[in-house]
Parts: sequence; C-alpha cells; structure tokens
Amino acid sequence: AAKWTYSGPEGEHHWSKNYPYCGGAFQSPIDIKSDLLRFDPTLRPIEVHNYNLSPHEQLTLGNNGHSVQISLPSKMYISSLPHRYTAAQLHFHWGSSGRPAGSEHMVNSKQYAAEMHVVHYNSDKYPNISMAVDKSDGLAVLGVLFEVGEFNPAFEQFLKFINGIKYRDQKVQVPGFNIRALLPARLDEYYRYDGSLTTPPCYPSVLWTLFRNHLTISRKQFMSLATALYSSHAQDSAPVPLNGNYRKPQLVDNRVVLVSFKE
Ligand SMILES: NS(=O)(=O)c1c(F)c(F)c(S(=O)(=O)CCO)c(N[C@H]2CCCc3ccccc32)c1F
Ligand SMILES: [Zn+2]
Repeated sequence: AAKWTYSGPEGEHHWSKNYPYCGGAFQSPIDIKSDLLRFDPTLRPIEVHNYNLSPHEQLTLGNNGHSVQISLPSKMYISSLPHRYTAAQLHFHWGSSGRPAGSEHMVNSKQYAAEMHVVHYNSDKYPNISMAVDKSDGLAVLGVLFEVGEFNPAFEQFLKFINGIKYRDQKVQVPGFNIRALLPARLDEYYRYDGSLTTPPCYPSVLWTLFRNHLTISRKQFMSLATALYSSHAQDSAPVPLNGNYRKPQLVDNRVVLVSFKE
C-alpha cells in the first residue's frame, strides 16, 4: 500500500492519486452546521454491549504510524443499528502542542482538541472488518469529541502506557478497562450521516454517529498525547512527530445530517 501522511507531498490533497475514493463523494469528516440538520424522531439511543472490559483481559495498544489504536475484543458490539456492528478498534485524532485543535469533525466550525473513533463492522453480513471495509453497509463508527478541561481517568487507563509505543509499529498489552467511560453519558443525543473512512482508502462505507456531548481531558493529558508519539520507526535516523493527524472537513454536497435531539 502507498504511503500517505497528513502534510507535505503525501498529504491529504495528494491521497486521491493512489486512493481514488479519497477524491470521491460521501467523504468524511464534515463541518456539522446547524443549517444542515434535520431532526429524526426514529433515531434510537445507541446501545453498546460488553464495553466494560475486565482488567484481567489484555488489550493491544499500538502506534500504527497514523494514530494510537486499541484493538477491541469481538464481544463488544452495537445493537441499536439496522444490523449488529461488532467492535474492531478505537483510535484518536488530535492537534499539536502548539495547537490544541485536532478533531476531524467540526460543529458549527468549532474544532475540538481531539476526537476518538470506535470502529465497528457489520457482523451480520461480513465475517471480518477486511471484508466489510469497502461495503456501503460495512462500517459504523462512533465519534466522541474531546476538549481540554478536567482530568479524564478513563483516558488515563491507556495514556499511562503511551511511552511504550513511541514509534511506528510498536505495541504493548494493557489491562482492559471500561470503554463505556470514554463515551459521553448521553448516548441518545448524536449527529448521524453517511460518510467514509477519514484515511486512505477513504471508502464511503461508514455510518457515522458523532455524539453531541464532548468529554474532557486535562491539558497534561492532551500534551502527553500530542507529544509522545512518532510516525517513524524507532531505528529511523530522522524521527517524525505524530500530531495533527486529522483530515480537513470535506464537501457535504447534498447530504443531510440527521440529529436525534431537538435543540
Ligand atoms: N477515522 S477512521 O476512518 O475511523 C480510521 C482511521 F482514521 C484510521 F487511522 C484507521 S487505521 O488506524 O487502521 C490506519 C489507516 O487505516 C482506520 N482503520 C479501519 C479502517 C481500515 C481497515 C481497518 C482494519 C481494522 C481495524 C480498523 C480499520 C479507520 F477506520
Ligand atoms: Zn478516525
């Protein structure tokens, strides 16, 4: 697979040369503006299952060169969508130490400090995520916005191990923790639209759910996330910091963003 980055000659404006869908329709993220919204009373609260993982089970925390990711057990799933969507991994997008604004989605042009994505695939129809990733009903991603504020104990459950994965392709095992604590209290208030992966190959295969309410992490936690990681391998002579790993908002075209709540 071709290399891609978030800046420079392999940055997002060049992705479509090797990944044609990146230049196509139904791309994510988007700037969720009030005039795009339509209240949909049929949108049910998101129901997650088995998100409260025991510390006795191990999760793989990894640096894949594009983000920090946690691989998730297949017992975690969402039940309230048209099909069962089984969890695969979660990862983050963030800004930099000089610019604490790195969310992918924006709300009325406000960019948040960071954004978490919990990636699920349609396990009713596909045996694994690789078979689902390029299908229009293949993926469902839960998005959570993060702002700098109060310390976040759940976030700390993996952040405290981040110095073990400073370089690309490094992985460590971490104790399971309650992933539900990384979601907002209200799972009934969210934005919903049809979009894509926000990284190459940018397949338009994602049913997006972005929760209305943001969570907080402390400034120290944000700085740790924003300064700990490199997108280069440990042995590379020139270390490349991993930050600002967010795609800019894409054209909405004539897509409608549904909302599950009234003002
Ligand atoms: N923002 S986003 O669109 O949700 C999003 C990312 F931003 C992101 F970086 C990743 S990645 O970390 O895998 C690095 C580049 O694919 C993914 N991976 C997904 C889709 C690709 C295949 C796959 C296979 C197993 C587990 C997860 C995934 C991703 F979906
Ligand atoms: Zn993502």
